[in-house]
Amino acid sequence: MLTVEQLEAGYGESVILRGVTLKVEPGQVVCLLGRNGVGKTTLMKSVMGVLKARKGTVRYAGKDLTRRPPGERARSGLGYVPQGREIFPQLTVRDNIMIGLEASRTRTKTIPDEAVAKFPALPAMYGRRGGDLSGGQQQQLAFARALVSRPEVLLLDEPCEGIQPSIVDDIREVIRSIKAAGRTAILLVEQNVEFVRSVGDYFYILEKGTVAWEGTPEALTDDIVRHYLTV
Ligand SMILES: Nc1ncnc2c1ncn2[C@@H]1O[C@H](COP(=O)(O)OP(=O)(O)OP(=O)(O)O)[C@@H](O)[C@H]1O
Repeated sequence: MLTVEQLEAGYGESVILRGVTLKVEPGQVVCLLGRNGVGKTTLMKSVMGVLKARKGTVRYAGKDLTRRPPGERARSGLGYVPQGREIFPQLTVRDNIMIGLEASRTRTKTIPDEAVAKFPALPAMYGRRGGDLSGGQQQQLAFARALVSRPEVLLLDEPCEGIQPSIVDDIREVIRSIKAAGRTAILLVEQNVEFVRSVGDYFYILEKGTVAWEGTPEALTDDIVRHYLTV
């Protein structure tokens, strides 16, 4: 289980997270919602260790990761698809995926078929530069790069942002198939409420640097959405 307790984080003088507590149980899809700029990406970065926590803890499988570097968190079982995908544009698709493999616990030097099985179009593009792919193809690549390490918790930061509707449906199916396989939990940041309702098991809403609401899909009513998420 991934647990975040009383997490505080920010940039320079500005404090963004002021004591966030949440958890992700094995196999669950947990969604993190909130208006623009509340700190959802900041939370993902702090969980992954890209941004240092100022206070509080990040624990996974009984291990305190709060002061551990991102590579160690990846080897402990956390995978990350960052906002904007962060594909290396000059590297080939194959080399982008290899970066995920090198950061992982696995020792193999070849891309396992199962990691790209969900993205059958990718292997034909292995020789192309990451920067030449479309947004949707880059998102598939970012998923594959995270999945090669066989993560137990996958952090997905706005995977549908800037993606055309037909590809959004593909991403939904990928999330559902990861969930159905039962081996990987997901912490999902996404603005699209309809999308998160269709995949989520549990929801947290951030406001003013803290968790303002949490609950099940049934409890996430239209009134709650209006109250916390409508701009
Ligand atoms: N590198 C940075 N340096 C300084 N301030 C930052 C930095 N990154 C983000 N911020 C600020 O921190 C706040 C939280 O940003 P964050 O990206 O975590 O929000 P978010 O909830 O993910 O928003 P969005 O939905 O727009 O992606 C914002 O006010 C943002 O301007």
